[in-house]
Order: sequence, then C-alpha cells, then structure tokens
Amino acid sequence: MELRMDGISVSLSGRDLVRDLSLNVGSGQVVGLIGPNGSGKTTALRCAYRALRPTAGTVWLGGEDLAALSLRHSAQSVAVLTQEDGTDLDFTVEEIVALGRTPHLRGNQALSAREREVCRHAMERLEVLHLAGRSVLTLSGGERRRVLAARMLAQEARVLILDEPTNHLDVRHQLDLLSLLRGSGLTVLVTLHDLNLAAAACDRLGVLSRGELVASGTPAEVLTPRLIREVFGVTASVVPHPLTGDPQLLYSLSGSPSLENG
Ligand SMILES: Nc1ncnc2c1ncn2[C@@H]1O[C@H](COP(=O)(O)OP(=O)(O)OP(=O)(O)O)[C@@H](O)[C@H]1O
Repeated sequence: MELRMDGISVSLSGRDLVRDLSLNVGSGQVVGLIGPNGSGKTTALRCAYRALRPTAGTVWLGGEDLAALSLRHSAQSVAVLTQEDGTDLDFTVEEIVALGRTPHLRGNQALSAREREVCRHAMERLEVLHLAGRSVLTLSGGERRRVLAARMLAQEARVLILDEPTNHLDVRHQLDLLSLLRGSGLTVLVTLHDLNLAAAACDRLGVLSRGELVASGTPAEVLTPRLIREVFGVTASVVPHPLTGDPQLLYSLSGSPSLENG
C-alpha cells in the first residue's frame, strides 16, 4: 500500500513548519526522513498519521485521500510509533499490546484466539513476552519502547510510521528493530537521527531542512559530505560499509577529517 505526501504545508502560530513537501513511500518500501532538530520531521509524520491536518496539500493512502477515510479505516491500515511513549496508564504489557487490535474490534468485543496469537507473536518478536504481566510503569525506557513497537506490530497494518523508533534502545535492539522493518515487506516511513542506521535500513531518504525537502534519493545519492555540511553543519567523511557497501559517515570531534571525498 503506497503512502504519498503531495504538496504538504503546515503553518502553526504564524510559522511555516513544513513547506510544500512531496514524498512518496512506495508499497513495501522503507523511506527515511532525516534532518536537523526542528526541521519538521515529526510535523510531517503527524500529517501522515492524521494527528495534524495539513494547511495545504494531500496525503494519499493507497490512492485514496487520507482525510476522506474513516478514522477506523485508516487506523486499520496505518500503525504508528510516536516519540512520546504515552504509557502513563497502569496497564500490563499484555494489555498495552492488545490495544493494537482496537481498530479491528467492535465495542467491547474480546480478542479472538487468532488475535491473542498475533499479540503473543508481536511480544515474542520484540522480546517482551517475558514482561507480559508487568505494569508498563515499571519498565525501563528501552523495554517500553519495545512494548510500543509490539503494539504497533499487533495492529497488522500495511503501513508503519515511526518517529525515532531507536530512541532508548541498545545497539542490538536498534539493529533488530530496523532489520525487522527492512524485512517486513510493509510500507514504512521512519525518522532517524542516526544517519548510518538510516543508510543501512532505508531504500530511500528524504532530507528536511527548515521545513523543506532539500534532497531525496537513495542513501548513496543523498548522504554526501556536501549535503551533511550544508544541512547539518557538520564535516563528515563518507565511506562504503566494508560488508554491505552502504554509505557510512565518519565524524571527528575536531571536525577536520582527512578522508573527505565529495
Ligand atoms: N504546535 C506547535 N506550535 C508552534 N510550533 C511548533 C509546534 N509543533 C512544532 N513546532 C515547531 O516546529 C518546528 C518543527 O518541529 P518538529 O517536531 O516537526 O521537528 P523535528 O524535525 O521532528 O525535530 P527533532 O529532530 O528535534 O525531533 C520546531 O521549530 C518546533 O518548535
């Protein structure tokens, strides 16, 4: 299922937070949105999962205008992992993950055996099954993040939108979550601050700077020393990963690398 942002602009409190953003996430593609703090990444994502109505432009989901779909219909198709963890309720892990099934249920309908299995599998995949009976209030930041990722998976949506999903995760769980996204066959739009992980996990990257899309393409096309300097104000060397060939950025605290190649 394709997700397409078409000329999205967002103005709030007299400021243009996103200007004329067009970005296509093809069916089964993983597209990363990168950019400095405050460049509009979260604002753009919020438009794509209906937390915010764009001032102009249209979000298309599978060729239909997202704003014209019922909330239930779009929630069946789009699952979200936001930056705020939103788990201040004293629910168990199992209960939180089961909330992922809400768009598929009517009223107080109980989960079917298949749905319970979907939730169990999601918890197993995110390595939180052993926490099933624990209150989420007692979990570490990384454990909570994985519980919310399990809830997102349990929703069985064809489109996933994730805002900084690797926050709080240790390196193994970061790699595990991104390889899960990569191998899922789902349509994925994700913001990431770690540009090396973005290069490894994404088919294409879009770069936001001051609310505008300033570059898009494959990681190798986008992640050049010049773009990193212009957009992030940082000097970086770009080298191919020795195993995968993905572009990888090397930084130095002194900001004067000797390997710069572009
Ligand atoms: N409700 C709001 N009212 C006014 N300004 C807002 C509002 N929400 C966000 N902003 C501003 O819009 C800009 C873009 O914010 P956004 O959260 O989209 O950036 P971001 O690229 O996701 O940043 P970060 O990398 O820090 O998460 C920021 O300057 C932010 O302060």
